Formats: sequence, structure tokens, C-alpha cells
Amino acid sequence: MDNQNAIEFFEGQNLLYMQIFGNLRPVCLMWACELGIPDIISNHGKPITLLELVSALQIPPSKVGFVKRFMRFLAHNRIFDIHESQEDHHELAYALTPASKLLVNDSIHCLSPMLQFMTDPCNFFLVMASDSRMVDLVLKNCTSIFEELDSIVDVGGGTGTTARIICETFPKLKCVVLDLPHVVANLTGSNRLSFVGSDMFKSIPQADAVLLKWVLHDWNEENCIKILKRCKDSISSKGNRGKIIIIDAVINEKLDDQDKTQTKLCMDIAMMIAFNGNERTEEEWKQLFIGAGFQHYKIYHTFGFRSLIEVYP
Ligand SMILES: C[S@@+](CC[C@H](N)C(=O)[O-])C[C@H]1O[C@@H](n2cnc3c(N)ncnc32)[C@H](O)[C@@H]1O
Ligand SMILES: O=c1cc(-c2ccc(O)cc2)oc2c(O)c(O)ccc12
Repeated sequence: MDNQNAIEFFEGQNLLYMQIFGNLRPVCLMWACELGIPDIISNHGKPITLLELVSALQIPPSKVGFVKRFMRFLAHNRIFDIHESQEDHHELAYALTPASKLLVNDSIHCLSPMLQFMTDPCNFFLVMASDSRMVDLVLKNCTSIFEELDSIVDVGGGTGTTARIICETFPKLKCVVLDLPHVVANLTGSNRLSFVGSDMFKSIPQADAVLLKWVLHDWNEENCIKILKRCKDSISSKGNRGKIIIIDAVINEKLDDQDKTQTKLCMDIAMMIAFNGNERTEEEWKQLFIGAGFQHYKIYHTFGFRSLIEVYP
């Protein structure tokens, strides 16, 4: 084997080992949450030294080396930051990163239900609600998309977390949440928020706009076109001024960084396994819109791994 081949061989070997051991990442993340490490660091109010962490975890001091290695792994994966403490003789101290701030239990945007769901997929609606609380961040950046509307139907809107945030943010907007009857049974609305138990393939109430957040990626092309046609009927009384607002991923391997593409492609595999659904490229979205009889669309790549797409008749 010449030198170049040897370099390629060892790079290939490393990549393969990295993939093979990759399943340890979610496992370690879950252990960190089960041990309450994000909460401990958050409650500490400043970076926590290794000894302080071991003491808070009530782990025998003899195990300090294990905690150190565990935290090194998580820090390498950008779940925690490692600082050199200025006060404590340059001891190592751990801080939260943007990722672990989302695992602190009393934070409004806490995503730990999503993590638990991956090992125990029973509480689907709790998971969806935890994701939907992020919508407040989207709405702050996209007020122009909603502020001219008088009414909106959140199709497949689950237990109404997104709709409640929309109602709070836009005080003149009336919002209907449409989901399957068993999902919305026993849910109470308010004067501007109501729940309809129905099948989105059959009929959707009339409104100025229809919201589809994390719905279409659950379905194959044929079913998406059926749903979009029902949505088009729902906004028909608004002529060309009605619109569909889709919140979902748009795969763009050329423009996105490696992390973002990784998330979208993982989600694509999850959708393929769980629902025969898929994440889509812009061209694939465009074909759906044309297939359902829409003329125009505009994509806002403004928040995280998902985009907001406005679709017009
Ligand atoms: C992945 S969840 C998304 C929930 C919510 N939009 C969100 O982002 O949190 C998909 C939703 O579609 C609903 N759904 C599935 N089939 C439906 C149907 N035929 N009619 C109405 N809703 C449906 C599910 O009950 C579920 O609430
Ligand atoms: O993050 C998810 C995960 C699922 C999922 C994974 C495994 C299963 O056995 C069932 C479901 O489903 C999701 C989904 O439908 C969605 O719209 C968004 C996120 C997820």
C-alpha cells in the first residue's frame, strides 16, 4: 500500500469507527439528563468545577475520573463547554452550551421530552408540544406573515400549543385547531381559539390561511397533494390572497452546513421508517405545490433546521 492509499485507508477506518460508535451520543445525552446535569449546572449559576459536580451528583469521589471522561465526551460533542476556572487553581469547570440550555427542565423551550421520546416513543403529543413552544421565536421574526390575517386553521395542530402562541401574539386573529377527534376531545378553547375534530383528508374549515407545521413530512407525495388540495379549498373564499403556511425542513445539501444537513437527513430516515413520509428538497416541494394546483411559493430559511414556506393559489 502506498502512502496515499494508507492515508485514505486510515481516514476511511476512522470515519467508519465514528459511525459505529455514533449510537453512544444519544445514550450519553440521555444519561446526562437522567443524572440532572443540565439542571445542576443551571442552578449553580456559574461554571461548575468537576469536584462540585461530583458532589452535586452524590457520586463517590473515587468515581471522579469517570465523570471527567463522561463530561469530556459531551463537551467534545458541544453539549457542555469546558472552562479553566480562574478561582479554583485552574480547575476544569463545566458550563451550558446553546444545546444543553434546551435540556434545562424549567426553561420554556425545554426539549428533553424529545430526547425521552427517542427511547420511549409513547408520549407523542407532549413531544410535539415541547417543539411547538419554539414557535414564539419564529413569530417574532415573521410578524408580516401573520399580521394581515383574520383567521387561520392549524391543520394537524395537535393539542393547540402553536395555536395558543399565535393567538397570544396576534390579538385580532381567530384560530381553529383541526386534528383527529380523539386528539382534540376534551380540549377547551377560548373566544378566539377553537378545536375541530375532523379528518384533514375530508374537509378543512374556511379561513384566510392554513398552517401545516410538521405535518406534510409525515406523508408521501400522493397524500400530501390530497391534503394540499383540501387546504386550497379552505382558503378559496379569499381568492388569490389566501395562503398556506408550511413549517417543515427543506433539504439543501449545497447551502446548509454539515450539522444542519445531518439533522434533516436523520429526520428523513425517521419519517421513512415511522410513516413512509419524507423530508424534501425545494424541487420536491415545488412539485407538490404544482401537483395541488398552487402557483407561487416563497421560502424563509430563517429558523434552525426548518423553513417557513408561504404557498399561494
Ligand atoms: C407530527 S404531528 C404535528 C403536530 C403539530 N402540528 C406540531 O407541530 O406540534 C402531526 C399531527 O397530525 C395529526 N393528524 C394525523 N392524521 C390526521 C388527519 N387525517 N386529520 C387531521 N389530523 C391528523 C396528528 O394527530 C398529529 O397531531
Ligand atoms: O422526532 C420525531 C420522531 C417521530 C417518531 C419516531 C419514531 C416513531 O416510532 C414514531 C415517530 O415522529 C416525528 C414526527 O412525526 C414529526 O412530525 C416530527 C418529529 C418526529
